Amino acid sequence: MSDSPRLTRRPEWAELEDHRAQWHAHLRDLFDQDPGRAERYVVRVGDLRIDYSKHLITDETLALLQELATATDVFGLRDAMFRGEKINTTERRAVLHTALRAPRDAVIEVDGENVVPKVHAVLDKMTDFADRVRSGEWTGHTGKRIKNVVNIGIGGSDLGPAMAYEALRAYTAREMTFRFVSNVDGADLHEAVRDLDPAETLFIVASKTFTTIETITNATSARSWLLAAFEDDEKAVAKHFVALSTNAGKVTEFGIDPDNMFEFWDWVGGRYSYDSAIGLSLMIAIGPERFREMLDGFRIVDEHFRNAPAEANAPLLLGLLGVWYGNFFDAQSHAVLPYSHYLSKFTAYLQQLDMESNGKSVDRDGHPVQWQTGPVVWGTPGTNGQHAYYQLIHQGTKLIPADLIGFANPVAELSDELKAQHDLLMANLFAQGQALAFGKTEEEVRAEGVPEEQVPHRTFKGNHPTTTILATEPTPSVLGQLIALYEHKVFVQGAIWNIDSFDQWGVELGKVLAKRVEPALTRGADVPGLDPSTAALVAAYRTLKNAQEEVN
Ligand SMILES: O=P(O)(O)OC[C@H]1O[C@H](O)[C@H](O)[C@@H](O)[C@@H]1O
Repeated sequence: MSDSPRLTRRPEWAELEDHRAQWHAHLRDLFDQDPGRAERYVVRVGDLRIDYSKHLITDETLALLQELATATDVFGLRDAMFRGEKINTTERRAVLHTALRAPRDAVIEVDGENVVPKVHAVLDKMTDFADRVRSGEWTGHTGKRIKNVVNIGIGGSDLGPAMAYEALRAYTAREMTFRFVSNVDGADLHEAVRDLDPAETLFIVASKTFTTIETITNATSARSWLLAAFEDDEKAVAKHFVALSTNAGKVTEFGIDPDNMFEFWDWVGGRYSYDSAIGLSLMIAIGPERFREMLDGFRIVDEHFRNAPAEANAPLLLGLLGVWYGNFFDAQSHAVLPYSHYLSKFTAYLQQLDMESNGKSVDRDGHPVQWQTGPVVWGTPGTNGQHAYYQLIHQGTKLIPADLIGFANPVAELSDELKAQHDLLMANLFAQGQALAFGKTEEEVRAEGVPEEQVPHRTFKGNHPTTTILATEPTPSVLGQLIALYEHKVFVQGAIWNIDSFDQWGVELGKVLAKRVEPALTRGADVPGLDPSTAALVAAYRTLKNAQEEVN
């Protein structure tokens, strides 16, 4: 790849720049001239109906973007990924989260070994364990049934299961309690366990590396909490702790029986891992059958990404639209706004998926990029956002492309009265897409008799692009489809920007510095070479802390 032309020197890039320079169409004009785009700019995959008609695009824009995708060989890299090639070049690893949902009879090789049997062996082991916990056959140290599951993990070992647990709450074992502890702030674990009976509690320690300081610290404290209830009888650990990791050595060192370890592999990135063993808490919550339905959902989109032609390939289209705004309109951020309470953690999950993958400023060969890479991804459930930050999206000075995600049906268990609220929820989604795209002109505002001095304030310029993703219901399969859609969208963008979307060196420096600074906080140790600003902060912290200790 090193001799391929730099992205911004490609003729396809120049053509897009020209196209952008000539762009002045408003979405109002685009729909006036071509109402058919409402149906034409829709792609269906699995249960998802993805409407991208409210984008600042024409057929010509799409054709030019497709040419850029062809020139940068997005599909070539896609095929290399699915084949198990080591496309994570800086870590020299294959990128095979797609193997986690491959059917039993598939053959996917890494270094000459078919990994699919290993994937299914772990899935079977998870199934067996989840069934035993759910049925009460697996008991705690004193023979009590497990009623509480606490997942301890951070980043990819937390966000995925926590997000999916919320998303699929209607499918979860309601008689059990599930909690997710990630923050090294002791308050997180404290609040998670304070009302739990240790004899009924299972800790799942989730860490790909099993070296992440937050997770190991919390797991150690959880172990003490447990042992305090059992007079330090170490035998209790085997019944109350399991591990999800790629690092058997560290798991054993921690004191967890390797039989209680559920494995995954270095070709699964942390932020791509919740459909691996990292999903054990989720599997216990929703049951193995539902978990496999979720994997089927992922697979539907994997197959689509692999086989659909470019012009109808949903992850490709969404990826290209992001490139269009980020690189040609200087959009800095991308909002993901689900109209579903169940998707309350969806955007937080996508933040890691997207920003840890594509927040890079050197290309695959280590050269500084001369183009914008991944956007700031943000958002919360839409209706709540409407009463908070939508003001800025509607009338602020920034271009913020947004995804609006909604479902045709509420989940079955809602009462009839609560189900009836669903139309109101969805009316808000459609209204926002409409208002963002078409706005309200000065003439329209004046026609309402608004005093002249208020007209500018009450005008909406519109022309804000949105994608509307509709599905039937937030089922396990639909969740899998949505996540795979975003995974592959992120992939497409990384391929075009020629960056390694699968490493995360940017998180390392802070970890190293925290380790160096900690002794200064705990015992006033000297940190050689500390910069003056941080040294002053450390001194201030110690003064405040000591003053408080004296009061106590
Ligand atoms: O699963 P672990 O090895 O504990 O890692 C947890 C997280 O921490 C790291 O710092 C990485 O930035 C994340 O990609 C990862 O998901």
